[in-house]
Amino acid sequence: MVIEFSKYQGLGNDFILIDNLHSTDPIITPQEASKMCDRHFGIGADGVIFALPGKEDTEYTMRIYNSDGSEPEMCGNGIRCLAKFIADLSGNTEVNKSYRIHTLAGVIIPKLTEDGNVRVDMGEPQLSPAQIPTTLNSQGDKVVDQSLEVGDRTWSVTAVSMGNPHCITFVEDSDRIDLEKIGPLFEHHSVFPQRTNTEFIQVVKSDYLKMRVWERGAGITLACGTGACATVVAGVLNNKCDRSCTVELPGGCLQIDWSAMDNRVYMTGPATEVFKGKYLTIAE
Ligand SMILES: N[C@@H](CCC[C@H](N)C(=O)O)C(=O)O
Repeated sequence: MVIEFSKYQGLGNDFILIDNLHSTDPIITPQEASKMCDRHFGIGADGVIFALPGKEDTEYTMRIYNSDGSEPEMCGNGIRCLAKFIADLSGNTEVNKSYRIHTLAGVIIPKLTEDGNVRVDMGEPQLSPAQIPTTLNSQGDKVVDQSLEVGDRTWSVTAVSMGNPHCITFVEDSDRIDLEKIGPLFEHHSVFPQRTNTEFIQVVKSDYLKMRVWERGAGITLACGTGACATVVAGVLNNKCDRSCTVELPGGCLQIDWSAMDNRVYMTGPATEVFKGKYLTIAE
């Protein structure tokens, strides 16, 4: 089978985008997606994103597989890439055009802005342990500044869901964290029954944070949009940052605003097409 795809990236978090508008199910399996993501034997990407027909009152549905084949509920950088992809597919690149997109995390609304970026209404953060999900502080209403033993030390963590789970730790110097070693231990910790994404944050100023991420199902990536949103929520809950922050990631910066008016998180950043291609799947 030959699969036509487009490769996009948002701050170096890269995705294979597939036009799946003729079918309500992804045209490839999680195992095939994982092979396509392989950086040596495949196209190379952090995930595969499918543009499917809309459901209920939405125009499109987004499904995504991580590079390990698991299916997350949402992807912030990915939905900006999807917005550019569907604008290109439909030939409608009108500025201020927004799309209602059905995801496993609810309806998400990206909008193309005048400067070529995409601003996304990411919805409301979920804070209860059951929603994240985590067994940390399972009797309480939030998981803020909780002790968690990982590896050979105790960390102070805050857990936030942006549809997908995030475990955030504020540190003095984010560059000194051995992500390769500690990331998988957080991801697979028994207190996170659905695994977790893990962010290490250095507060540079109250409106400027530096972040490094270990993603569930993808490992170290250059950026994570839902992670940046969860980080600003965690920063506000810990009195460490303002509601509007620039979050610097290894791949570049995102602007995140957690609105006090409607409790929704807004993320603004770039998304760019890299190349198009045809991928040949070989039956085994
Ligand atoms: N890179 C993404 C998040 C992708 C999903 C994540 N790996 C998970 O399993 O939750 C983003 O930009 O949000």
